[in-house]
Amino acid sequence: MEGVLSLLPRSHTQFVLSRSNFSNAIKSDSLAISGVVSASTVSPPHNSRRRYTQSIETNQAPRLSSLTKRTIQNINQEISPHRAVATVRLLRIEKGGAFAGLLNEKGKNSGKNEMDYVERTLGFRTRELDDRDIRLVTEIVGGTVRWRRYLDHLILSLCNKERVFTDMEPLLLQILRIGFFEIVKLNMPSYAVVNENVKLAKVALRPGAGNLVNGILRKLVLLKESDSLPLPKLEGDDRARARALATIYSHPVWMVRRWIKYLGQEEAVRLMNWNNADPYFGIRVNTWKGYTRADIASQLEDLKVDYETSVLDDFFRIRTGMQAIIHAGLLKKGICSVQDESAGFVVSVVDPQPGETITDCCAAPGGKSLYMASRLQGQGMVYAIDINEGRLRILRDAAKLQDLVGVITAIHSDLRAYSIRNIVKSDKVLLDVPCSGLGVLSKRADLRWNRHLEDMKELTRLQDELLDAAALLVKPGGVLVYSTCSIDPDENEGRVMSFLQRHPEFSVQPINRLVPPDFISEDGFYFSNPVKHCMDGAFAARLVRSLS
Ligand SMILES: C[S@@+](CC[C@H](N)C(=O)[O-])C[C@H]1O[C@@H](n2cnc3c(N)ncnc32)[C@H](O)[C@@H]1O
Repeated sequence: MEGVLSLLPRSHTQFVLSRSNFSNAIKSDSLAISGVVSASTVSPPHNSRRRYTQSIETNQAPRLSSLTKRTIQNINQEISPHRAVATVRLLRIEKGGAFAGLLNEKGKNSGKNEMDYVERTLGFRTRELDDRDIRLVTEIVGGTVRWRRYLDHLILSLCNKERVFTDMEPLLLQILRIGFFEIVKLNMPSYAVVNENVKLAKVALRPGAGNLVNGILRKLVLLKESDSLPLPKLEGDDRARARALATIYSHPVWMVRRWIKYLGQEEAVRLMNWNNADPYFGIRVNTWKGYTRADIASQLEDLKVDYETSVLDDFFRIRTGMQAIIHAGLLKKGICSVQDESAGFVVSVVDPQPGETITDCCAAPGGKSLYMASRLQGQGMVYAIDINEGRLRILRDAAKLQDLVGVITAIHSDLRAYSIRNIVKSDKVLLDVPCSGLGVLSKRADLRWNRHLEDMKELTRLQDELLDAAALLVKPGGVLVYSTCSIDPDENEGRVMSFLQRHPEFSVQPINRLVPPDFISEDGFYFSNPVKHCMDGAFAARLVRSLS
């Protein structure tokens, strides 16, 4: 609760009535509160500013608890729920308290908790979200997070003084970002966007905030209509050009510089466009439960899902319609799992065979462990190790759902300690390391802002340590697969080359018969390129241990 209140601007806590500030506020003779106050307590809203604020005359402390209850139960009908939820979710994401999840299952993770959070933050309750609202929240939050640098550049350019932007209350900034995103990137009718965002700023903050939103959004509309948005020019030295590209395509400057260095400017721009576009989702059919891809294809057609079959057996690529899949219960019943094809290919590089013992060293939440276990056909074992107990719980639950309990053993441990203690060696070992995630930025909208150049050093150090630990678990003649969901050569080829220097007992094994040629790099590694293959970026190297 404290965390929530600390996000609120002082003016907001003075203005809005909520559970925590009610008792202090009620002591004053007259107080202004948002239009959520019970209709039985105050007269019905009128059309003027009074629609959003009501004045109560009271000194009567004994009425406090019943009024508080009614206040909390009442619902603000003026504000569109998706807008209120999107604003608060954006605040939480920026403060590190939430993910910009692109797959929102109604009632899952957020549900009631999120609506309570919205109420505590904004000071009023909205009606529950319906399916359309959920789609809108996902679209607005994902897009606003992705385009943050670009949107902030425009907002700053349109403020009279820099200080108006730098001192802006966090809530007001989120409302403006949403408005800018809707106008510039979603091309929504500007009158509706201005109207709705002004209303939200007035109710959630104060009338003056609404006026500011009104002024800035109207300026934006004029500039957009005259095709003269103030965007930076691509000029100057390398650094200046990278900064301009970082703003235009809304990525951190260090990423842009790194990609220009490794890929060239044209390819870097293509990659940023991919990261900013709506992602495809992959789903895998759980054939071990007896379903075939043909069964699921006919269900997808009934659900009017826009899908393609993947080059990988058991997988589909979903363009639109994930919500329909979720609502049809295909995931909850364990019939399908959300898994990107790029992760499926990593399992192909491991090539699990019935009867084998496989150790998955960084296994949770379990996507690859479960797929490997299903390919064992009930014979063999996957030892799924992870340091994170919470994430391992997800793996255990999914194993039950997918009827794989007999072929997966979850082990909660730090791999570095486990590999020294454990003397049993496996036929195959998968090490899917913690990495920058630079290959999955289209699906993880907020990740680009949470990663920093300094992280790369820390991550590559950890990757080396985990590789050394994983090597101890491979039996002579056995296979070690090192994988990432990164497109960064330092985390990929760089780690493998360094490992091979430290461990001459390992050598690279060809993967020609395991994945299509299009996915094999010159060095003989698996690599999916988001732009070229239209899936997440991923890397895997198959290394074999000598017999002696
Ligand atoms: C990229 S994720 C693995 C994703 C997983 N392979 C899948 O397909 O669902 C990396 C995992 O490494 C785990 N991890 C990080 N450090 C570890 C360590 N020292 N020992 C074991 N697991 C670790 C993290 O908890 C995280 O779950």
